[in-house]
Parts: sequence; structure tokens; C-alpha cells
Amino acid sequence: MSFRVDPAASDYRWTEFRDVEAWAEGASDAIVAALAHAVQERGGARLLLSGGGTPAPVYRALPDAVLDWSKVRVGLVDERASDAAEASNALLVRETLLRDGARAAVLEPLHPVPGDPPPQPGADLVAEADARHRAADAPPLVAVFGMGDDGHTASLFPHGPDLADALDAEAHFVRTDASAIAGARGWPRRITLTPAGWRHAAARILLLRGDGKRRLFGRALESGDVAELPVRALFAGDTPLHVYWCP
Ligand SMILES: O=C1O[C@H](COP(=O)(O)O)[C@@H](O)[C@H](O)[C@H]1O
Repeated sequence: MSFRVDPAASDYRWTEFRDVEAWAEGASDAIVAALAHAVQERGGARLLLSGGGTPAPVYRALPDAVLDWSKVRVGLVDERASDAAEASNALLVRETLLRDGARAAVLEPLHPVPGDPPPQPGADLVAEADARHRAADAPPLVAVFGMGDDGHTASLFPHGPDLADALDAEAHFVRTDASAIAGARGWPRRITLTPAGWRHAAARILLLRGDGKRRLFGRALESGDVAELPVRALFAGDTPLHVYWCP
């Protein structure tokens, strides 16, 4: 693996809140501010969101903001290939974010969503996501990440068999296989944004909740192997990583 990052030298910002409500408001304000800036400066924005159990309160707060959502394309940082609705990060985003004015945003699929019509035969959704992401006219990217209790971020898992390839990839989206990883037992087949894909993002936000994740992030700040804690890969980027935490 040639991917290297030095957490000790990383530029990150940490903001903490007393409770979930304040955290959801603070983090959603930051996301909307980054989107509004991109819309004003470049006429549009892309918002890539993560799934999991953490971010729902933040996503629910987003539509309350005054923003021209018709200029915002919403996609996913990663997706789990599964027929089970509760596994789908896209469904989480649809159910939390797409209300009121935010319904005007366009949701970019990363994987067939349970209940949706299947994609055209032969369609390669990873290649399509990659091409969309690399398009010369793609608007500025605002990317929102999470971190699992095992230190994974996006669908980059500790000591995953394809982790090194994903970290080193020129591709901005790749498939990963999490079947060997205990925490991902339910949804082994994944599609994920890579460091190449988030490196040039206009804004990168990491949403964390709980003392366990705070401690784990503290460990990630110590120098060490990215394969042990893939969240360390987020320290590679052109812009600082903004971390929003609450108990
Ligand atoms: O599997 C995933 O997990 C991470 C972390 O989720 P959480 O439940 O610990 O909040 C998430 O960021 C990622 O998008 C998701 O696919």
C-alpha cells in the first residue's frame, strides 16, 4: 500500500455540543453554509452523505434551512448492497432529508434501493458513480462522513482485504467486500468513495456521537496504521476535516 497520512500533522477542527439537538443544529448549519457557498460561487453543489445509526438527526434538520435545494445534487459516500430496507443508506437519506424544500434536490443512486425498479441490464452503477464524480462540470463537493465503532469510515474497513487497493485507487468510487469484517457481517458488499474521491472536496464533515467514538477518534489522531483505523484516511484532503461531536 502506498497510501500514507500523518494524523499528527493533520489539519482538523473539533466542535462539540452539549446534546443531540444542539449537535444536529450546529452540524446542519455547517453543511448548509458550505452548500450555500458553493451554490452562490459556482451555481450548484453536490452533497454526499454517509449512512449508519449516527447522522439521522442532522439530516432531519437540513430541510429547515433556507437554501435553493434545486441546485443541490444529493448522493452517497457509500452504500451497502442488500435487499433489506434497513440496510440502505439511500433509504435513510430519503426518509430523513427529502421533505419540504429539500424535495427539490436530486438524489443520485449508488446502488439499487429496495423497492425501486432494478437498473437497466448491464448498468454498472459504480462506474456511473465514478464518472459522475469525476465529470469536469461537477459542482463543488460537500462530503459528510461517519465512523464505525471499529474505526471504519465510508465502507473502508480495518484490515479489509481490498482496503489497500481502495486507499490507493485512482477511481473515486470502488466496490469493497466487508465479508471478513465482524462489524459488517450483515451487509458485506459495499460501494464506497475513496480518498481520491474526497481529496478535493470543498468541505468534509465527520459526525460523531458518544464517548466511545470520541476516544476512538483520539486514538486515530495518534500516528499509526491506516489499516488499523481507516478513519485516519480522512486526514488526507485539501481542506481541513471538521468534526462535530456530541455525547
Ligand atoms: O456501515 C456504515 O457505517 C458507518 C458508521 O455508522 P454508525 O452506525 O456507526 O453511525 C457509516 O458512516 C457508513 O456510511 C455506513 O455504510
